[in-house]
Amino acid sequence: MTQPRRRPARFSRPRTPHPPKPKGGPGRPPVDDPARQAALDTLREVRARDAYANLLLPQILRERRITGRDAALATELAYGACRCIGLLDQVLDACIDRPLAKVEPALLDVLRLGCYQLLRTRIPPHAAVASTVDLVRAGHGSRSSGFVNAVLRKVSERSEEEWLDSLAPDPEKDRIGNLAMREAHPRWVARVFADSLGTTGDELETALAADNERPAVHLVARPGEITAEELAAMTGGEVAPYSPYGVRLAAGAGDPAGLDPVRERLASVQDEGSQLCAVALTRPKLEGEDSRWLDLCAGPGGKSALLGALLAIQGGRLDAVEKAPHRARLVEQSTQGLPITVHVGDSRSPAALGLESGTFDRVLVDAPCTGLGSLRRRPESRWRRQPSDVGELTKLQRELLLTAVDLVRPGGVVGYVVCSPHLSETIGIVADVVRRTGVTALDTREAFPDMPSLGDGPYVQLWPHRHGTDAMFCALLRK
Ligand SMILES: C[S@@+](CC[C@H](N)C(=O)[O-])C[C@H]1O[C@@H](n2cnc3c(N)ncnc32)[C@H](O)[C@@H]1O
Repeated sequence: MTQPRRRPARFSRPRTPHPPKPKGGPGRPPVDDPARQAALDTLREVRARDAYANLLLPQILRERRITGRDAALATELAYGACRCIGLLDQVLDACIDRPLAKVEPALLDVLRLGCYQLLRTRIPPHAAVASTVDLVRAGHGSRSSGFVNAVLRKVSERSEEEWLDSLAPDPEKDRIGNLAMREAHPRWVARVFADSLGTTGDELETALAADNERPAVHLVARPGEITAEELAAMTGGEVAPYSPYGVRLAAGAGDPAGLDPVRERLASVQDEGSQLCAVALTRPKLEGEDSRWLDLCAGPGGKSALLGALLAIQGGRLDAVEKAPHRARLVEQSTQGLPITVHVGDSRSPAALGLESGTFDRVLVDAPCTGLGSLRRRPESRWRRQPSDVGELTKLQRELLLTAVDLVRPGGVVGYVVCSPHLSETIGIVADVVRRTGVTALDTREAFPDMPSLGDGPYVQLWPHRHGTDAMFCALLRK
């Protein structure tokens, strides 16, 4: 069977602000298939209300008391389908004789869920189709269930590989487009990865594939309270390979918020890459004073807490600035008992916050960014971000870094961090600020001792497929 190639379908936006809810409502899922219903409700909220799947699904599972195999299935289906939305839509587009934008959004959610089961799980095709059709019949009636049945049967006529062979761009002509579709990424994101890695070869494929793996949860042991070894013993995790304070839990190890050391504030959840970037700021040697540190983008407080704990040991104080009041409150909560002053306001107007030029020994700018470095943790985010987001973010990033250079004292150190490999957000910003201000770019690799595969420097780009961390970028500059 040959299918005509169709224009790629986009991540569909809601046509109606309040799509019909399945019968039973979110609090009362059908008793016979709680896992698929939970996955479907997650897909609907992600589409219709811009919900974050990784926050919503655990809440649904808790509220409905879904545990064990059902919880595992719901997680696999919800996160898996969210990661692949663009790929699923291209396959569905080839199976439906009207544009996807004309399909009722609630039915499109069901089709995505069914299509995902057919293409990317070991669920037998007849079970995948029948269980999905049952969900529609319960919520939408028999006409809709007939439509879903017909479309999914068409999907089931080919394997994922066969669909990809038919729909993905020719790899000889467009290798990036081909890999992007095979690894379920928008093409522009695959291009960003290729530009940063400097290759469209095998490593690009590995990097994209790593975003589809379920990541391990990383904990940070609070310095001065508990060691990484003690934390690993208490949690059953493993001491992290690179961060002196890190512990890695197995992927899917359950909710870390319930662990005793986390509840007792001896540890918190923090990607090992984030830990390393915060610690990197503290590594270059300074002449003279080293007691006034500043975090210009503090919310929700992960790096402030680590820096504050280190200052509590060596003596000193951290000023932490956060623009969003609710995130500033999170900083206060996560840094209780540490020598930290939290300021609510815009870091680009430091005088209004009482922060004086040239007075800080070390300044961190952990800037807002596209987050393309943590796609593995946020299943749907790769389809939500747009290339047009980058321009506004880079303007803000440049302004924040220029402010940091102004606030640090001569001889002091600035750390610029983003969770992204996008060259415009990383070396593009740093090169521009170095040129404008005359600060010195330090060999940032020296602040990441014993880490392999850090490239030619001077800056550091971490990668999930190389280091098991988020794709954090870090540049250290001396004034
Ligand atoms: C990447 S997050 C920082 C993460 C944080 N450092 C941590 O480790 O938990 C960026 C933060 O900067 C804040 N932000 C954005 N623009 C800002 C500005 N002009 N001034 C201060 N904070 C800002 C955002 O609200 C967001 O909380």
